Amino acid sequence: ALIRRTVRRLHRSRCSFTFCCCAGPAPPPARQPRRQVPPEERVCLRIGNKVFFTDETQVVKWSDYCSPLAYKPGEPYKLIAEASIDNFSNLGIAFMEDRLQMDNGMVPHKIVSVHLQESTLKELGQVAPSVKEERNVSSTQMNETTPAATFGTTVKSGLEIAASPGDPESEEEKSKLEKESKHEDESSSLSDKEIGPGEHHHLHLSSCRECLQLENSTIESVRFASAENIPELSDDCSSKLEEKNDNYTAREVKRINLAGKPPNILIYVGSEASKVEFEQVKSILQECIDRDNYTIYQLHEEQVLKAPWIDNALLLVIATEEPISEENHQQFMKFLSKGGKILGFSSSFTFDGIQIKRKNKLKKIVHELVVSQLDNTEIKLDFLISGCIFEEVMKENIGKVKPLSRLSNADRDIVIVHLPYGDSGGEAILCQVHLEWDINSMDIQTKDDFNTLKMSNSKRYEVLKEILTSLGLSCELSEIPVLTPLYLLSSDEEIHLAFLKWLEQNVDAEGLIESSKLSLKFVSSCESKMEITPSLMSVITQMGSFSSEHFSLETYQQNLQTKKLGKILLFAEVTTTTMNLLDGLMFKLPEEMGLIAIAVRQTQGKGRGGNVWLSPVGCALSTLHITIPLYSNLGQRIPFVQHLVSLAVVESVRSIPGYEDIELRVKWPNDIYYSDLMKLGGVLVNSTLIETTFHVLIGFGFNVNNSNPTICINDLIKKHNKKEGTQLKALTADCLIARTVTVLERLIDIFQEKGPNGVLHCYYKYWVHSGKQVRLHSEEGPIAWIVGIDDCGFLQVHEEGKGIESVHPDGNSFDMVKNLVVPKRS
Ligand SMILES: O=C(O)CCCC[C@@H]1SC[C@@H]2NC(=O)N[C@@H]21
Repeated sequence: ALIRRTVRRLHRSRCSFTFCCCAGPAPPPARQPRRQVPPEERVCLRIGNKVFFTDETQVVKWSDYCSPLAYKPGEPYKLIAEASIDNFSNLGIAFMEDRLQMDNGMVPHKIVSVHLQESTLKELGQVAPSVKEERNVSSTQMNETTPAATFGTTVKSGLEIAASPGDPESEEEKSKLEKESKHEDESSSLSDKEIGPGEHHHLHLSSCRECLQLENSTIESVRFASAENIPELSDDCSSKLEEKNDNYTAREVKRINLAGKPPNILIYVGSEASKVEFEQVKSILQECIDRDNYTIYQLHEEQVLKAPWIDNALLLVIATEEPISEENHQQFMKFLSKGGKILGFSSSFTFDGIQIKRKNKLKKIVHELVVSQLDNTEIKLDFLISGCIFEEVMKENIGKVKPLSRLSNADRDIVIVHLPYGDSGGEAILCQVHLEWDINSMDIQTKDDFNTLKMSNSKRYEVLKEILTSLGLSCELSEIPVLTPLYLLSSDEEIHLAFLKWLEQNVDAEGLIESSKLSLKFVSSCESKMEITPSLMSVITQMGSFSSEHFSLETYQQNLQTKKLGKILLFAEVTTTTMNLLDGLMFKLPEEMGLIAIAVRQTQGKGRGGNVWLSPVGCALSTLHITIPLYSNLGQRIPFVQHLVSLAVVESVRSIPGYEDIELRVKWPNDIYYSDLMKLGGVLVNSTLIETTFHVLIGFGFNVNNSNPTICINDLIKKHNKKEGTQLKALTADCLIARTVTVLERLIDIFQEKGPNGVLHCYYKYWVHSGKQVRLHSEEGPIAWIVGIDDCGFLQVHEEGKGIESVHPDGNSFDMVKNLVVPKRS
């Protein structure tokens, strides 16, 4: 696991390395490793003749490298500290390698660089006198353990200025720092400029806007500080660094990425632009790029000519149909000549061998276009274009201009071009396709247009990623999120207490319930050192301490109206898969305590047939445990469970007053569809028969609030509101999971009482197959009509002259797109 993690961390360093055993480097100053690891157990990473230590036991104590200034108890525990650039890098490296610990044993999960102003520090002293004490103590410690921080490498000046007034050295530092801070303001931090003087927060912690922006750049600087210890910077980059003005601070140098520029992306949305336009373009970019690697800022009109953004940005996105002024055009060209990259969205910005031609009749119509990719393959998609196209002009430059996409019309109009510029690697990709538009906010005239655009949505992302990648940006998936502890939550206090009582009798001395897939360790509250791995997870049993941005227990409780199902809940912000969480409990827990696992994100989501189930925020992710007696209507027809669950998901929405016409449907055997067009959810059922009882784990996942890259329930609600003039509210995963479980319990009860006929009329009402034809066996096979579901839950088809037969519900044998089915072999 250590090697895998290390490889993942180094993935971007683009260098080869070997793992080896070695004696390892000397331990960090003034701290011994907690446990002396025998040399043969130490894992090292060797690149050329450099050896890097990756042993997890080399714990770095936080206070060895910085002096704490202030802290905020509670959850999350927050601490502000001061460190030199070098020590900040050391902290960063230890943090990235999971070796950093606070003195009390807590493990930090986020480091954010903050600007503290003099006034802030004063206030801090007034509101928290203890802070000063802590600072003095820690500063002493710091002096003992690390050489005095040299001035030029201080991370944040504001703290240092207030440190010891009157001290001549400090005074000198203060004036230098003031200069430095001024320079920093001018040269690097666009975010500072965006914040007006009155808007500064007292403590810039991770909840404030500035810090959120800074956070990205800090993660970035930490990443590069960490990577910097491993590969040598390429020649290209170092030569660029040398060229840089001497005034460049060490902090900026650390932020230089391998392309030689700070990882900033600027978006210019014109002079009249509103924040909304900027946010829209920013949001689509963030969904495509590796967001931990880049910081996105708005380039305001007044900054185009003044701010020194040209040296501080990797990519400029021009997303305005406004004409570009001559001065701005020159400035953009200067950026290109210095190796900058430009991405144009429906903008009049062009240069050299290309010009814009207006074709108004193309506007507001969905067009098919063909996009050439780097590997010479083509993607066809349907999208809106701006009403302009590109034309090649200067013959001598024609070789340089590369059309990347043309419309599939008679003129084969060019709508995306690639243009290189200068000798420093400058280049632009200019698009007249509205790849940056959010489908939900588009003025779409017809249902067909909505459907066509939504069906092309994932291809739009593919094309955008392709464009961004060819401009040198990383669009790889962000790092896998860290697993979080589980929370034990219940539908009410009484059942919670009953569960805790049961738990007392069923855990071992360590609070463990073991199982082959995953052992659960029950703890009453959040502890500093909780073990969370794919095979061992801590479960916090105190409901009072629970809160989540994405899940409201109250909403869940209000919408859960069941006798048994879903009463005891294991909740995780991030887990591997909810399919494993109930493993240790499901066979032991009394039946009335119905178990359910819910997650906000999964790192190893499972789909049918061994597929991966992508599990981003916004997708409802859940696994429910039910028991079914073998000798019962459903026990004798267990494949029906999946149909009942798909139906329950659809009903959970369409049974809400006002939401009856939301186009959500079931597709046999276990998919949830938008109309008969796009899948937005699925069901995965695992059953185990123990004596005469089926223990069934039902995994269901459906898109509730994740519009991209495909479609979600809230898109359908917005579309409905637009068309019908209604104001139906967006729905949430917590509400819909609880409603699904409630509906399912009712459907099971009906099925147990009346058999398939009790529920089939409802299934048929919502299914996508009414009156549909399919081909049997192969694409050339005989045509048959879908007629219904048989008594066991299999699809029934009617073939001309042959009568009715049943077909397999398993695997991918029923391909809706091709309309293929495979007859059941009995
Ligand atoms: O392939 C399918 O259509 C079934 C997908 C089922 C996904 C859900 S999400 C919650 C639960 N946890 C998983 O890992 N898979 C299921």
